[in-house]
Amino acid sequence: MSAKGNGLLVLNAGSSSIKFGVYAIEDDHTREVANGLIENIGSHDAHAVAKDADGYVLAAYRPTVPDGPYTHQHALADLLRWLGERPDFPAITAVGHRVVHGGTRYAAPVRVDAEVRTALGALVPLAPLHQPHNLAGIDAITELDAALPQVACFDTAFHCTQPALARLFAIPKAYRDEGVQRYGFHGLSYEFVAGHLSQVIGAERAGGKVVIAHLGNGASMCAIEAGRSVASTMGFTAVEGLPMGTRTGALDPGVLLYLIERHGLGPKQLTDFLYKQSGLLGLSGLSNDMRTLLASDDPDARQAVDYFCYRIARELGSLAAALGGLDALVFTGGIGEHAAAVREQVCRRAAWLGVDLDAEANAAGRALISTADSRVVVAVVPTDEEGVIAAHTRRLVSG
Ligand SMILES: Nc1ncnc2c1ncn2[C@@H]1O[C@H](COP(=O)(O)OP(=O)(O)O)[C@@H](O)[C@H]1O
Ligand SMILES: CC(=O)OP(=O)(O)O
Ligand SMILES: [Mg+2]
Repeated sequence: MSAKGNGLLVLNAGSSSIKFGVYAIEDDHTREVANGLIENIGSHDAHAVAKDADGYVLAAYRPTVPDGPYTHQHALADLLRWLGERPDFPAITAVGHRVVHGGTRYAAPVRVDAEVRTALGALVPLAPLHQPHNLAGIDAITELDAALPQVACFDTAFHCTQPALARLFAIPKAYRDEGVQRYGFHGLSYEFVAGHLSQVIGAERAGGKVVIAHLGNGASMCAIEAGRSVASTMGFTAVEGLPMGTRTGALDPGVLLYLIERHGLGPKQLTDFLYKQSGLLGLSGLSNDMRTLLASDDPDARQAVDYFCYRIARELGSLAAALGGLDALVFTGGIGEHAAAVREQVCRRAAWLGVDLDAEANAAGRALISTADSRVVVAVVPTDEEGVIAAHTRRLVSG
């Protein structure tokens, strides 16, 4: 059997996982054929699963390598081999990548060439947990087939519409001129959710003052007006703003000075402290996984969940101030889509803003979860970063 038409591969390579999607190219759109996830990369306990668009499992396995942990490089080589062996899949004619940081230069998706690759490499220090893995994906594809078109889609691009004030840090000009400013991330997710919101809450409200909370392993919130980003909780790096699975979120910079001076921490240790040892994991001493924390009756686990919700509610007030009002609050990301208890606590804390949660609709996991009388409409919209990347990639490779 020969491959079925032309298709795209989408890679969303994270710090310990790779999400992928396979899409058929059809006339003016892309159709999802399969998706999958390789988890626990970098350990001896990696596992991979691939499903078709209806959720039917096509493959599930626990890969191992004889001489060490299963790396991103191993995972991509295995994935490409597996895709090549599926006669029912379209032939991969281009690859789209999620690239977390596009710096000041890339305000839109771009075809990757040697110059672009070099420029993206220079941004690694700004997103140490993400950018190296995103670029490893690009490099692995280049090594396999240098002629295969590749497209980079940026988490930062959606936020380029923010007004100058929202992007500033109060620091000397010399540093601002070299790009030390707020960028914001999760832009592919916000682009998807903002683009689908009118189907859930109607065009008028979707075009108003909206805050979207993307609550996954990484977590941020974005204020959107008339569909465009006006402010975000994430900043220069993806460590700013909300506390996350293992990241601190907003932290008095004086804490870092204290750790340097009092404990002699160097750059590598500070990076681990900020990105890997803190957040829900650091607070609970138990786990970075919201499911585990919600199921636990340990007081530290409960406090970690409470702090997460408290900070979301505080940031909501701040973003509503940036917008000068609030018409809609939208939850997305693994926690936002599935953790009814988190949504419930956030909404309770946001009652003063005019948020009135429909507890039953929330517990049932409906798309619209505010009461009919609520001044602020509250919705849950599952995100699809891979779908956004597929659409951009098709557009760019078809000229
Ligand atoms: N049913 C659920 N209830 C509560 N939390 C959940 C549920 N499913 C997933 N999550 C949480 O979602 C988070 C992962 O979100 P996700 O968006 O998938 O992460 P990533 O940022 O890696 O893409 C984890 O904290 C996980 O515990
Ligand atoms: C930018 C970011 O935090 O991404 P993720 O949620 O994938 O960690
Ligand atoms: Mg994510």
